[in-house]
Amino acid sequence: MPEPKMNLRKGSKVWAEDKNLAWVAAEVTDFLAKKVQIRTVTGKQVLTVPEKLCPRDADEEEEHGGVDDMTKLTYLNEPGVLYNLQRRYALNDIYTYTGSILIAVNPFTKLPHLYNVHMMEQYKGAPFGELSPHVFAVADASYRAMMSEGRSQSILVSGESGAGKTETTKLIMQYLTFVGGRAAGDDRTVEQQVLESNPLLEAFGNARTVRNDNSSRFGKFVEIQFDATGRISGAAIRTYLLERSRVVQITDPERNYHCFYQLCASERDAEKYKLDNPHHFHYLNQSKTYELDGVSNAEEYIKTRRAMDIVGISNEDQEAIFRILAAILHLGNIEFSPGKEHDSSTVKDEKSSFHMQMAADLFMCDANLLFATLCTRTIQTREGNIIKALDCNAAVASRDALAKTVYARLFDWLVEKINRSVGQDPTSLIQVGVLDIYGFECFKYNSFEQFCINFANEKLQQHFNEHVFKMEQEEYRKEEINWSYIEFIDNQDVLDLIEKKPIGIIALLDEACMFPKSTHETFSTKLFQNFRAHPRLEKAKFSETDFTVSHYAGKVTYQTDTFLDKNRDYVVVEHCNLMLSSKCHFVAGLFPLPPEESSRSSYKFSSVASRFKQQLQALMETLNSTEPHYIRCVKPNSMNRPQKFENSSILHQLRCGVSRS
Ligand SMILES: Nc1ncnc2c1ncn2[C@@H]1O[C@H](COP(=O)(O)OP(=O)(O)OP(=O)(O)O)[C@@H](O)[C@H]1O
Repeated sequence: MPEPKMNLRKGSKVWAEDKNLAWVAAEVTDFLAKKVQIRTVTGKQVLTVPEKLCPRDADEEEEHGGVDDMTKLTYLNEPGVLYNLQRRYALNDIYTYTGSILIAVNPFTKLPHLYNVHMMEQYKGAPFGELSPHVFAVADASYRAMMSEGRSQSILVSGESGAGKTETTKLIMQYLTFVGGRAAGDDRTVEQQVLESNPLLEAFGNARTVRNDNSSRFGKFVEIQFDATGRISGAAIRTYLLERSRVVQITDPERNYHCFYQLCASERDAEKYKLDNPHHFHYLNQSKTYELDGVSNAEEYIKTRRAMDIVGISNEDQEAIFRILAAILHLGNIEFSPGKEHDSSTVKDEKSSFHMQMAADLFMCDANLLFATLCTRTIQTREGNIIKALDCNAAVASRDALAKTVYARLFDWLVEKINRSVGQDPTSLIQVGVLDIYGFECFKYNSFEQFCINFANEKLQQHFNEHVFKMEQEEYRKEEINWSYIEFIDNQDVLDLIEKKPIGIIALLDEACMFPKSTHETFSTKLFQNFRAHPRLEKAKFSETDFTVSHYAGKVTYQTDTFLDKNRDYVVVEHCNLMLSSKCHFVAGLFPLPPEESSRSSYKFSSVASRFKQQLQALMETLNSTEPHYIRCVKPNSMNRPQKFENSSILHQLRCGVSRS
């Protein structure tokens, strides 16, 4: 952002706005009327206005390799920050401070010398800022502050998809287990279990996306607890909003969750469960991508199994988990054709019958009951129960809903198991929490998932505003540093718009979900009626039902067509009963209580958005009771290549961590 007052003279060093590079270094050569003549480093003579220029640190003052803390720049403005990062990145100095915030630019290449034990030794106890900027320095500062102040800490890792949040989180965990670990040789120490929870959760919660080969499809908050002597005594993992739709629907070149490919490559299990080839399974072959560069599915399978051992999952449970995954794949291959009666359906052919039998056998339930579950629905009326046949589309939807529910419950079981195994220390008063949560998203098409993700980011932004801006601005004001490259934007009004009761987007959505006759059209109409003049909400230009929210990071238009469906986290009673009938304790145990049949339909509504809102509220309360530290990860280019620094996209991310496509 150009600065309002600037004394320009001939020879002044400036940054000039540039279409391609965002900003380019230049020097003032002349003045013509109210305009300024400049010469850019690329040799161009440009006539411009002073408002489009920013002051630049004089070349001789600039350190060739950049400065390790942005506050050392004479002019702390957007281009100064950008070029400082660029200069450092060229030398593989991927970390830079802005005061106490760490900026980490993804190197997209292994830098093992940065993360070895020797490095951890170096950072242990070193005063913050004394050594080169590093993720270990932030982790160490948190640990020291926790020990000296007796106060819990949190490290918030943010950034767009592929920026390096998960890798950064793992490095923090590695460091904390290093300083707080016991020097025991046992494989199953708390810290070992904490570390091994990563590959396990990645196998079941990560997938290849267009942006990242190993993209986390859930948010994660890991709390590592310590005893009074600073040793790790327990841990707890909370996860947020796993992307369920991926289990049944993927587009090329994305993949389903890693665990499915690992299982198919596992020779013995694959053979046992008749998973000869991933190409044969609908839930996998909607995309032509089965392999990942430099990754062996078979080896990853062994690693996942090992992680399960360390986390304390019994062989019997492991067998059940992979059997369930196999059942889901077979389930996805059941196709339907119209049945004899009107609007009914039946299993399409022998192949589908085979897969249905396989799925039933693997779930350890009755194949006829599975068929009835997929192709009919019981409706309760005052006069008694009516069995309604489902047409082919509805049967497919029922099949997919079952697959998604089972998978989501399996994921939740894993998280719970990890928590139980690692154990929480009820006497621990101090902990370091690490938050790795999806960054702001703005795509061509944005749906319910983006809405929830962006809501979470608004919450975190508010937290960031309250803690960092106020604190840092104070500090910079004292030192008379001009903090102009990030603006303070109060976003309480957006948060009210989204979450306020009784009238807010979530409340209106829940209301719509509870009335069977509501559609996304009636929901949108109600939304626009209630917020006709709201400065943060508008009706999208070419649609009657899409709405646009002016988020802190920019405008995002949401398509509402699937909002109601995605917000309804109903468990179909028939699905529940089927799973409860399983002879496998593990399968039945995933569905602990038969849902109360309080409603007249066989669906029981619970709101995904409201539950997410409550989870976020609890997270905010935890974060507010801790001292926060921030790491902002930056993705330097969209090709995931080392040494490529794309100015415009990086600027977007520095402004607000936005992910665009
Ligand atoms: N410090 C690092 N050193 C080397 N490579 C890294 C580092 N950080 C990230 N990477 C590379 O970038 C890839 C993407 O990083 P990561 O999965 O951590 O991104 P993310 O921000 O968690 O993305 P998502 O939101 O999609 O989960 C990694 O798989 C790894 O190849």
